[in-house]
Amino acid sequence: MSTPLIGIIMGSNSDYPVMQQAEQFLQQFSIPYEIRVVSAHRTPDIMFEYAENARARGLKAIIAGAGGAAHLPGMVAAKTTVPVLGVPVPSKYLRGEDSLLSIVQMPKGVPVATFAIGEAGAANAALFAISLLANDNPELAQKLADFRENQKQSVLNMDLPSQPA
Ligand SMILES: Nc1c(C(=O)O)ncn1[C@@H]1O[C@H](COP(=O)(O)O)[C@@H](O)[C@H]1O
Repeated sequence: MSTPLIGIIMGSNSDYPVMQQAEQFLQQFSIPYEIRVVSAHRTPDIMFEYAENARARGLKAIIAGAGGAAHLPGMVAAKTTVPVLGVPVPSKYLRGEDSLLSIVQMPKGVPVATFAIGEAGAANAALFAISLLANDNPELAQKLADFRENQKQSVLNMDLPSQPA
């Protein structure tokens, strides 16, 4: 296994159905990654250790998903200068609006790049991480360009149930 370049972390395994979207894109682009549950609330010491060692271990970005009082992305960002990409996971009672606001409203000086609530956010966080890696990897940049082109073609091929005569 090659050294992971991207870390995916989440507050609970209940977040996995959402965070799996990020994992799938990293797999599709053959990016070495790691994925695990780490919680600011439930495993604070492990979270600190993870964040403190992230740069030395070679991680180039950390995708952190959490729901509800989603402190994980911000607290990880507080302990590392590796870019942190936050994914608000939909919550049971507030549909993820709590997660979004917890992640996006960081105080000045400790940024978390915040994505949309849910699966699209997780997918886009992975694509964004890949675009960071592509800055100094022309082959990866080409793969991203091919992905966009394929996406464009599938939009052009979209049929609607009724077409005007
Ligand atoms: N927001 C956080 C953190 C954290 O920010 O450290 N740790 C767990 N959680 C969230 O709690 C929700 C419910 O978790 P459970 O399903 O395990 O009860 C999950 O969405 C998780 O991300």
